[in-house]
Amino acid sequence: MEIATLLSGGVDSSVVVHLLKEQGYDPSLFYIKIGMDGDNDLTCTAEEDIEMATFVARKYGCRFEIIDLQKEYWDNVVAYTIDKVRRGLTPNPDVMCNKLIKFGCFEQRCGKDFDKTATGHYASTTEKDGKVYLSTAIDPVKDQTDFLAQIDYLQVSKLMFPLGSLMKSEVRDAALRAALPTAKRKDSQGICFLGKINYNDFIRRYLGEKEGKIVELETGKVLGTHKGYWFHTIGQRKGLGLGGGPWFVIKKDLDENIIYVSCGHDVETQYSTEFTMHDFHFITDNPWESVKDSIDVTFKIRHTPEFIPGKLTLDGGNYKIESSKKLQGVAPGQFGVVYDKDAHICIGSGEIQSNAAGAF
Ligand SMILES: Nc1ncnc2c1ncn2[C@@H]1O[C@H](COP(=O)(O)OP(=O)(O)OP(=O)(O)O)[C@@H](O)[C@H]1O
Repeated sequence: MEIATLLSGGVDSSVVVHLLKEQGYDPSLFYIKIGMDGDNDLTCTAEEDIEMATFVARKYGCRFEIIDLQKEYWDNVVAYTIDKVRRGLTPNPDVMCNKLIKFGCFEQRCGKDFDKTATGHYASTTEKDGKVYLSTAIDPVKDQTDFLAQIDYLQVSKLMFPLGSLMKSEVRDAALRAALPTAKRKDSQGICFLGKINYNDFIRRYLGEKEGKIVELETGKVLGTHKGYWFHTIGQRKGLGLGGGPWFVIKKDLDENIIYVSCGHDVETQYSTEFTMHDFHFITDNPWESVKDSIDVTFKIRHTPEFIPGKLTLDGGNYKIESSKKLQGVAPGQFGVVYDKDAHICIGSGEIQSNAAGAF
């Protein structure tokens, strides 16, 4: 079997190469360049990443190639990100990077020549009735299925996730035992490079600044100013520059460029118990087709280790989730990622609508 392996220069994908070699495969390794040429902060990390990846390729005697997908990344992921932010929504570039770049453009350029593509994502696949399903990793803290929840059936059926059955500590131990120089490298924060640069600087470059008011939701009192609603996200606590908090962003008025905030840790306005998702994307198939009532599921609205139990219903053509617990900061634009009730199979995801309680 011919395997392409996505190698980032981090510990996880290096261990993937080690495991595949141990199993007798001879993977071809690919580093994807998605950073911005000429940006020092980025090129530094990229250089070190490429150095590490080159070392791993030499150590295991694998074919290694650097694939430049910078333009594709900017045309797809950056364009999507700016568009969402401009519309007052909270984008998820990591989700789009997986769907469109790592498993989209890469597949068209190189992956197509291989039987499988292996990555160091913490996820797994399950075969049931002849079909392949995306499923969760055994390490709940590291599970990355939420970042993969927009991939399609062709993608999931071609992917291999050799780390899905390992805890992160076991992966690090394996790297140490194999004397990989990547063993002690820090985990990356996000999958794609937007996580590595100052996000506000990036947004400012495209959308500029426009001063607006910060208003206390309950009293209507003007508490201060901000530099544009696009720098703020529902549920956000840090970076408001107000004293006497904690203050949380509760809603935004895009037309008037006003940010509404509430004070205190447990204020009712910070919470919702339900939300709807539009354009729900099923990874493998729709298991709810014949179900008329509500369905027990688990879900995530951001990248946290917890799978929250809830009930899913069809609401005017869109799926609605009623959560078993109060949800803080339900941010429109983010993906609601839905799993079966055992948090094993990742069924798919939909963008959280802006009419969720308290959203706009
Ligand atoms: N620039 C890149 N080029 C090729 N593959 C990449 C790149 N960035 C990430 N990947 C692939 O996607 C997987 C998940 O990426 P993520 O950024 O979450 O890294 P991670 O969990 O810290 O893994 P690693 O330790 O391998 O960097 C990686 O393990 C790797 O297979």
